Amino acid sequence: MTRAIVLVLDSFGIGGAPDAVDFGDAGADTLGHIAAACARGQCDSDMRRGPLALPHLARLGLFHAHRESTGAWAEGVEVPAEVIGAYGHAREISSGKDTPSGHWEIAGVPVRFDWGYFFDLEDSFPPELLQALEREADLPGVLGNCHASGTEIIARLGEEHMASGKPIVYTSGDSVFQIAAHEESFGLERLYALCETARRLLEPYNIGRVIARPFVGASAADFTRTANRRDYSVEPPAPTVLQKLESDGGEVIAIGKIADIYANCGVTRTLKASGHDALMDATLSALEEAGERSLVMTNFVDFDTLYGHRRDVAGYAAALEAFDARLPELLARLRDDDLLVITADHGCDPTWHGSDHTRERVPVLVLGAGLAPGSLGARETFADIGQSLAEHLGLAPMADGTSFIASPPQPDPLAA
Ligand SMILES: O=P(O)(O)O[C@H]1O[C@H](CO)[C@@H](O)[C@H]1O
Ligand SMILES: [Mn+2]
Ligand SMILES: [Mn+2]
Repeated sequence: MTRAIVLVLDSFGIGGAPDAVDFGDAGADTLGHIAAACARGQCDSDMRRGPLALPHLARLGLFHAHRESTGAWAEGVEVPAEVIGAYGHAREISSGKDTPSGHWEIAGVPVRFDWGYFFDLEDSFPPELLQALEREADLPGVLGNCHASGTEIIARLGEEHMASGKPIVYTSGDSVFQIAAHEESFGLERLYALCETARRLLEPYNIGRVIARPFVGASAADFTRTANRRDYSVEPPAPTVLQKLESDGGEVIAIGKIADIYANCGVTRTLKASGHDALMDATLSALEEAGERSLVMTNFVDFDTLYGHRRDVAGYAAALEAFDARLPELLARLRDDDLLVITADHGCDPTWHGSDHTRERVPVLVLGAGLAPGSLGARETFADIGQSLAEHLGLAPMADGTSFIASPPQPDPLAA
């Protein structure tokens, strides 16, 4: 009986989703396209140079998993002589390619219903919804009311927001209602209260998340979003492995955005941290303290928020390399009976059009629990992770997913 550590690299897809075409994402490949851009010298800067270098993830089988997912090695990468982990690639069966769907499926609960979406690119929200929000929150009106990238819209409308007191409301290809407001001129607590009002008013619309997007700065040239973002998610549709562990007396340590994503369901302790280094530090210190039958789960959000949605390929590459460089610290702290899973919740290919997520397979890199190195093959749902966690943590089986602990790794099917 022991511990599990799950690191979710937010948006780190590895291509190859069989249903990508249904999402307009056929050919999207977050890892593959970042590697290709690096190999061609397009990501050279003061931050980094040359081909994508992820030696520690590679030893866990990342590039092998990507090759099994797409049929080709990522361009320019160094394939390790030896793989020490069990690796696979998983497709998503949830209807959406958003963060809560991906995460809940990882935790054993796919989202089979359709979320509500605001499809219209302009005048996106129903007038009666906005009128109710303005009335209940005593607002002079709202700005935005469209699909947008969050950084672009505060640059465009932030000054008008400060002058008028009207918050900026916007959405995306995800099931979200986002509210951007200045931390000082509008007020952070007031923004949170507004989001709670919106959460209540959105009940009939089946929207996954309301997101508070506070920012600071004096003018369009220097508006910056802060770490005080807060997500108001609905609850998972069935008990996830986090909740099963909590009910069974185990410990669930949620780091970064995890508690928000799971609407606090099943979380016994929350560690907030901002930035990947701080998230890794928090993960390492959680490992020092985590007792028997505990799950430590961390979401590395900057891959998605700072680089994927911003279509910043070089930034994504540098962030991957920085993450990789810290992995040995984590590996050194693992006990023999710990189970480590490194995965992702969806793709967000920084070379893709628009600014939305991309439907992709995700890597499933596993170390521990007596698993021999080798391929775990094509996993038919992210829920295989939740099922494996349940088995490892001594819980009753989940309704979905096949444990990879029960089916040991196979030789790489693509090996010569
Ligand atoms: O462009 P920003 O505000 O970062 O928003 C992105 O973040 C949201 C939640 O992950 C997504 O729906 C996408 O719209
Ligand atoms: Mn995500
Ligand atoms: Mn996102």
